[in-house]
Amino acid sequence: MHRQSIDNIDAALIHMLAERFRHTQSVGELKAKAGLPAADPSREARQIARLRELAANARLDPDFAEKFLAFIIREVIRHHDTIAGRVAPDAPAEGRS
Ligand SMILES: C=C(O[C@@H]1C=C(C(=O)O)C=C[C@H]1O)C(=O)O
Repeated sequence: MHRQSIDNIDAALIHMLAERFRHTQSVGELKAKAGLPAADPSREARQIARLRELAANARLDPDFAEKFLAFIIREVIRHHDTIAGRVAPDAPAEGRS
């Protein structure tokens, strides 16, 4: 019973992430065309503050919520750099082992 729900939730997470990445890809294309940088630190700061508060209200560890968002955003920025031709597709990021 619990495992069925966990599997359903995991599937929902995958679909939500896929949808999120579809939108961030579009943002990446707009940024590349406009010559804007991949990262937007002020937007990220607002997102972190918002998600930390949502997490606290939902009784989820806000530090975990922040780390989870940072993990996703790091991947989005890698995609944006790829779209802008700043890094080769699938090139290992510098400093990563
Ligand atoms: C998607 C964007 O680009 C980057 C990725 C973000 C994200 O994944 O939410 C947020 C800010 C940016 O650093 C954006 O600027 O909206």
